[in-house]
Amino acid sequence: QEQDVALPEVDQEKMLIVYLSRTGNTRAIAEIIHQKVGGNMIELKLRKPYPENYDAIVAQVDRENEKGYLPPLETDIDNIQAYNTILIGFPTWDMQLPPPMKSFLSKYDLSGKTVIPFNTNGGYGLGSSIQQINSLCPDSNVLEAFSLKGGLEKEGIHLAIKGERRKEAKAEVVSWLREIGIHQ
Ligand SMILES: Cc1cc2nc3c(=O)[nH]c(=O)nc-3n(C[C@H](O)[C@H](O)[C@H](O)COP(=O)(O)O)c2cc1C
Repeated sequence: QEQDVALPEVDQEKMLIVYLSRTGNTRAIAEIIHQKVGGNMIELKLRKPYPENYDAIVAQVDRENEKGYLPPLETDIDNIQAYNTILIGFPTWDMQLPPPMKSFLSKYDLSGKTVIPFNTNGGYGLGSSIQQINSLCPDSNVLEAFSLKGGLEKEGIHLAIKGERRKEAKAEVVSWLREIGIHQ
């Protein structure tokens, strides 16, 4: 597998990519980033997975957001202190941060660390997710987010970042990584 070098001052050992993905678009971006910068990569999983059915998940996420409910994570990271840079990937859900990512940012103390958001969405952008990240990580250095149109499950479009679109995405990811200073 292709593995590019990150900048020498970027310590791969201390880099963690954490992502949530239902239909694979955010995973595709996570894989591209991983290929470019290395480090460890982990997918967020819930103790009780969301329903397969689209309308059912939309209703559940709405309820969880309304109540501020943080769904318990199956994913456990026992050595979060070992990392100084955490890349967090998530789809836009309900025009905000998905509940599992809120769970992650609430469960782990990322103060003093660099937090780098990346996102895919159905075409409506990041919504209030970045404001939410900033308030959940008040003492982190939150860098400029990467955001790209992915699928639109509502219209039956699941994995859209594949083939030619994945190649285009790769170029966009690389130029963003350069801008934020973690890739040559
Ligand atoms: C429960 C749910 C809610 C969503 N809400 C939004 C939304 O508010 N705005 C938007 O642009 N896309 C929304 N989407 C579409 C996803 O953000 C988009 O398909 C994304 O690329 C999915 O990423 P994934 O393939 O990594 O799961 C929603 C999808 C789901 C499943």
